[in-house]
Amino acid sequence: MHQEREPAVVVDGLRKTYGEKVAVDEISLIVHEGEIFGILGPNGAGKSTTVEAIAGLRVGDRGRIRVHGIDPWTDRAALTEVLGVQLQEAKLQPKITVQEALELWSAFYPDPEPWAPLAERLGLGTHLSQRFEDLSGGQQQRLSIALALIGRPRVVVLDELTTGLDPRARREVWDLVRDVRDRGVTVILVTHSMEEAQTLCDRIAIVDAGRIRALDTPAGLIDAGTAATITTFDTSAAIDLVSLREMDGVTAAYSANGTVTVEGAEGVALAVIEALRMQGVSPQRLRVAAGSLDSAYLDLTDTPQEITR
Ligand SMILES: Nc1ncnc2c1ncn2[C@@H]1O[C@H](COP(=O)(O)OP(=O)(O)OP(=O)(O)O)[C@@H](O)[C@H]1O
Repeated sequence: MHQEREPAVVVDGLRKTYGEKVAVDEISLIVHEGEIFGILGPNGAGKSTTVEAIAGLRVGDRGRIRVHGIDPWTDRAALTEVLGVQLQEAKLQPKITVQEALELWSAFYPDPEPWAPLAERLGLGTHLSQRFEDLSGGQQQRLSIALALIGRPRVVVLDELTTGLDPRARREVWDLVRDVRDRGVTVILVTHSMEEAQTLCDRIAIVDAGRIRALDTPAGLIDAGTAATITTFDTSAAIDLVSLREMDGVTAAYSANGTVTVEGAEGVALAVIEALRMQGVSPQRLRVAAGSLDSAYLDLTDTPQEITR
């Protein structure tokens, strides 16, 4: 459905080096209007450099970017009218109050969103006179989202917005991101968290060492991974794991504390059940589940994991 809409963001052949270091190496992607587009990858993959180039904060060595037709490297003034940005660890002055920050940001835009209802909607209405340094992590993130939205952007960039939040605050922020999208704003979300990407994003680019390793819907990435289906069962019988591992489509079979797990392609579960029958084993507590992004991610990125689940 997204394909029919105007692209919100086009990145074509972006390359960015810092001295000898190639941070981004020929990244191309299209973000469709109205989607939540995730950029997922390990530390140092080039995620922030990519979104900072989209936000006009860095200029690529090569390539071309357009945000609703605007070149962010040459037309920052026009860009600020369509793009809002909440960047990683964006820290405000510790003593500034919520209201002061909202008023200050409003002054940057010709037609800002009225800040009071925005603050209310983001759960900041009762914290207006609180200083930034006295807000909880979740409240600070809400404020940074409010500041990114105040100029009525068509596209918003959110970089690691739930890092360090407790599970409840994380889920609240996820709901906010969905609300933002439901209001018609295109969201580009940078994250380390596979759970976050899987839960929120319509499509995800998995980036590693400056390149896109895969770009698809969460379901598409999972199906392409080595563990699209995970079959588990309990048994006290001896299981021939080697013959399970040799079956077509099976990528892993292992056993721990009486529970056997078989990972593999879509459709492998039925063949596993049949193989068990041939072995004379009747599985107890048989469960068949769709895989998660984990295996797709691990298949596609070489970098040691520094990800959160
Ligand atoms: N200003 C800079 N000067 C030199 N090297 C830089 C600079 N900014 C980033 N890099 C390097 O470029 C690479 C990509 O960095 P970037 O911040 O884009 O990665 P990232 O995927 O956002 O990582 P993280 O998840 O850790 O934020 C890293 O190796 C980083 O060390």
